[in-house]
Amino acid sequence: MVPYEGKCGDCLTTKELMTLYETATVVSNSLDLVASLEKALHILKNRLQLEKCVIHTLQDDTLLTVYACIDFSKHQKELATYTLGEGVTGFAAQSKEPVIVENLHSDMLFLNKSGNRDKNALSYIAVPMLVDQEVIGVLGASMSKTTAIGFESTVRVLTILSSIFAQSIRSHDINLKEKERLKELKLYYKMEWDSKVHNFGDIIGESPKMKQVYNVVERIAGSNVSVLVRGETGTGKELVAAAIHKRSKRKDEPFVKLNCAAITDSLIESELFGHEKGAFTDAKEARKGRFELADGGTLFLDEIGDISASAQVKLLRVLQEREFERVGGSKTIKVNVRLVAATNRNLEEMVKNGTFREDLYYRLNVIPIDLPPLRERGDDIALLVNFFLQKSMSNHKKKVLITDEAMEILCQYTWPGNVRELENTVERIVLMGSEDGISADEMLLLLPAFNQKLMCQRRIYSEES
Ligand SMILES: Nc1ncnc2c1ncn2[C@@H]1O[C@H](COP(=O)(O)OP(=O)(O)OP(=O)(O)O)[C@@H](O)[C@H]1O
Repeated sequence: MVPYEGKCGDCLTTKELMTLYETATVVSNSLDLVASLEKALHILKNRLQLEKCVIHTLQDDTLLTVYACIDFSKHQKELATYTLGEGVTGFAAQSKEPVIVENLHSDMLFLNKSGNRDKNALSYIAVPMLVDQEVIGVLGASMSKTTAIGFESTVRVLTILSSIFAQSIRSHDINLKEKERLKELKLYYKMEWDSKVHNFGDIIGESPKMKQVYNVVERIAGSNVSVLVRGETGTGKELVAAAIHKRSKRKDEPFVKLNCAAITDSLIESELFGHEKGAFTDAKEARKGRFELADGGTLFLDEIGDISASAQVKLLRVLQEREFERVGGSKTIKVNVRLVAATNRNLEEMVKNGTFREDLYYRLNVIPIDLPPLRERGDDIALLVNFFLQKSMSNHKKKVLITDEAMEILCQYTWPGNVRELENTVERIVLMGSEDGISADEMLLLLPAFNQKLMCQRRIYSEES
C-alpha cells in the first residue's frame, strides 16, 4: 500500500478531460442521484477501463457502506461494508488521503470483503470524498493491465471526481432532509389546522394593560430569551406567543405548539423529544418531536405547569445545553429553538410545594408577560365584540346589529372564559340575531346559564331600586 504523495505532474489529457466532462454532466443533470452516479462509474469503466468502481458513504461517522457501484451483486454490496480504518476504503476515509494498493493480490490492506476481486485486476485506488475537509465517503476503483492511464493520472481523475460526487451527495442529503422536514411540518400544521388550534390573527385591545404587553413583546421579540406568558384561560396567551415569533428573526421558520395538558405523562417526552422505532409498543416508526420540528424557529409550550417531573428534567437540559436524545435513542441531537411557555397555573406556588422544579422555573421565566383578564380591560370588550362581529358576519354572510343596551350587557359581563368566551358568544349572536338588532333580553339568553342568572338578578335589583 502506498499513501499517495500528491504529485501533480502533467496536464490532463484529452481522454481524462472528456471523462471528467461526461461524468460531471451526468451527475449534475440528475434527479435520481444513485442512478446518475452509477452512470458516471460506467463512463469511468468505458473510457478509462477502471473496474469495480464503487462509492462508499460514511454512516454515523463510523461505517462505510456502498452508495453506488458497478459490477457488484446485491450480496457483494452488503458484504462490502467497512469501519473507519478498516481495509483500503476505511484507511482512505480515516487518513483523508488517497491510498494506492499497487498489488491487490499480496497487500494485506486489500481485504476483498465483497469477494468480487477480479483475476485481471492488479491494483486498487481509494480516494476520500471530502466536503469542507469533512469525509463523507470514499471513491474506489480497480486498475488492470488494460487501464488506459497510469497511477498518477487515475488518482488525479478520481480526486477531481470525488469532490464533484461528494458535493452532489451532500446537496442531495440536504434536500432529502429538508423534504422530510417539510413533510413532517406539513403533517403537523395539518393536524393543527384541523383542530383549529392555530391562530395568527392580530391582537385586539387598546387598554393600558394590553399596551404594556405590546411594549414588552416589541422589546424582547428580537432576542432569543425564553418567555413565560401567564394569564387566565382564553386571555390570548397563544396569540402573544405567535406575535413574539412573527416579530422575531425566526419568523420564516416554524412556529410549533404543544399543549402539555392534552398529553398523558407517558407520551409527553416522546411528543417533545421524538422517539426511535421500537422505543415503546406503539412506536412503529421513528418520529421527530416538537423540538426537532421547531429547529430554527419557536416552540410554544402551552400549559407548561402540567408536564411530568421527568419531562421537567429533560426540558431543563435542553434549555441549558440545547441538546437531547430521542426516547429510546442514544444519538445526541442539537437544536436551535426559542422557547415560549404559557400557563394559567401559579408556578411559584408549584415551586413552593415541590411539584415544579425551581431551576426550570427560572430558566423559563426569563421574561414574564402577564395577560390581564378581560374584566380588567375596560373598553377592550367593545373593541373585541366589534372585531369578532365583523369577522363572524363575513363568515356567515349575514348582517346582525347589536343594540346599545345589548352592548352594555356584554361590557358588564365578567367573562370568566375571557376572549375565547367572548368570541364564542359573538358567534352565537350572529347565528341567532338579525339586522333588526339584538335586545337586552335576547342578549341575556345568549349568555351562559350561570352568569345569565346573575345578570338577571342584577337587573331586577337595579329596576327595583
Ligand atoms: N386580544 C385578542 N385579540 C383578538 N383575539 C384574541 C385576543 N385574545 C384572544 N383572542 C382569541 O381568543 C381565543 C383564545 O385565545 P388563546 O388560545 O390565545 O388563549 P390562551 O390564553 O392561550 O387560552 P388557554 O389558556 O385556554 O390555552 C383565540 O381564538 C384567540 O384568537
